[in-house]
Amino acid sequence: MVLNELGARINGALQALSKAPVIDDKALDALLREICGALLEADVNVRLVQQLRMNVKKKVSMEELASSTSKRKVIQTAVFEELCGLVDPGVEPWAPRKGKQNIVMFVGLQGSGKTTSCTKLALYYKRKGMKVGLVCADTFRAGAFDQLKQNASRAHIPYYGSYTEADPVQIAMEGVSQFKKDKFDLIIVDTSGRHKQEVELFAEMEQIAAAVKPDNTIFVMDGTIGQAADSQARAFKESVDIGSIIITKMDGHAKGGGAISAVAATGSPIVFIGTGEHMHDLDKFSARPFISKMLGMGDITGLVETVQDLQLDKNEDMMKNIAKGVFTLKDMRDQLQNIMKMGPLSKIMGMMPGISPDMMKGFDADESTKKLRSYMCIFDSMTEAELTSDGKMFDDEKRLHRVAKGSGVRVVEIQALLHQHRQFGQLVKKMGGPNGMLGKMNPSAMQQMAKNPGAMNPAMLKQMGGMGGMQKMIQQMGGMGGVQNMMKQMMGGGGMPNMGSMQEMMSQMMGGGGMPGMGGMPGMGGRR
Ligand SMILES: Nc1nc2c(ncn2[C@@H]2O[C@H](COP(=O)(O)OP(=O)(O)OP(=O)(O)O)[C@@H](O)[C@H]2O)c(=O)[nH]1
Repeated sequence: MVLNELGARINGALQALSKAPVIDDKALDALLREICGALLEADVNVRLVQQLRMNVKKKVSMEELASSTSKRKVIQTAVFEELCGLVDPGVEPWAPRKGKQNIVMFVGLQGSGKTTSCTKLALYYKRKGMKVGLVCADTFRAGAFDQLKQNASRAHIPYYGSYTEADPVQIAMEGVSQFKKDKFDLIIVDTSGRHKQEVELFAEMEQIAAAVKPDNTIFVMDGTIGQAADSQARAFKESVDIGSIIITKMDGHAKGGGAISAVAATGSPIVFIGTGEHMHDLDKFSARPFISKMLGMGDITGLVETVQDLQLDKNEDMMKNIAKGVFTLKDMRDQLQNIMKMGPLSKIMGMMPGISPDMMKGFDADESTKKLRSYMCIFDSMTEAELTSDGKMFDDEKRLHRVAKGSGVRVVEIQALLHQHRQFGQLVKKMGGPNGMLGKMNPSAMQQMAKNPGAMNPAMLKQMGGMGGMQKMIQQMGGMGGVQNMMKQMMGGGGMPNMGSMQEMMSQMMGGGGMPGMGGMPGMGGRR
């Protein structure tokens, strides 16, 4: 069973419990039977599943629960905690530190996705402002250097490798010392793989590790290998000092349960999961958000981090404009650019509470991304005066035709953009200005929120009110007519008639405080 289905099944079992007329041992057993069956079908290790069943039963004693206590809530919380325990070895994962030269070495079997993950990780930290270099010490597989070179060039990441040197240890040493000399913050060393766990592979790994002295060794494991993951992870762990794990190929159809639970049993934390072949398909892994997302409850931590990465505090002009109730075409462009920087739309939607992967079916993220790109071409063909205007200038058809020619799109598409801008603008006018919701907010408080969205986290989480709050939110989302509809409203194709519900949802998420950092997104701002 793939993870999306696993989440839906566990969620279904928990929902069924909420509707059960009596909560007794029989109801608890039925719930556990359903959950454990689903976990086993997803390849989670049998031993761990048994442990989970025992732990929940230990935590939930019907006799001890006072009749006034919400038994449902206790059971749901116990299940949630145990699911988190399955994927959390309780070890703080290593992360590169700025101001220090960090060396990371990748190890794993051939084809596990090592080389691809090296570039993904490099890009991840490059986006965080680090100077990152890649070293290809894989001399075993012909074409490995070309692959890394191609990936790195596409991501504009400096790389080091050799077509002539056959000794991987020599290449690793040279590459690392070159990047060290050039003051790189993070140096990632890719090593060779083999088809199976072989003595030569482990010997080579040890030699490279001894030569470059990595601060962290990342073990890359294919998420589709099922129950075999347990022994593979243990074998690597015994040979090299595995600091962290990346599980790849956790795209929609991977079972993944085997890899995820097995590595947790070895005691090293999973730090990222690969969710596709593209460079951005790398998700930071944390136990609680992962389980929460799997159960269709969103990933608030991930969303907040993604928003933080946008450094919205550098967008002061737009925030000031919005507070005044002004919304120029340039503001719209900056806003859409922010959305694009957050990564694929499907990923962002997946982080939102209440949007389960199931609900994403049918939503064409590629189509929406294409539309955003064509919008960017249109903006690029506008003059500064046009960009900083409210769009009325385009009543002049000559301008419309000029921009259409320059951007290579049809006039109707520009008209659609302008229509959407007008609708955004009306919303901003309503929300901003001295009497609007945002106008009443202290501008410095707004800036503060944008600078430090994470600061809202505890209050926000408290406001979510645990599972009950989550469920309410999910119901609210359900009333929005599905993701497809919502995205249509957000990205055009009918304007944004229903942003009220989106606002309401955000408001509920943030406890009436709005989504920090999203304050710039018309219709997403909070109420005060
Ligand atoms: N769907 C999917 N494919 C992935 C993911 N990560 C890697 N791949 C694909 O898996 C295949 C193997 O990936 P590589 O990065 O070449 O594997 P490797 O471990 O470096 O292989 P060696 O260099 O031979 O040791 C490639 O086709 C990748 O595109 C992922 O997260 N999802």
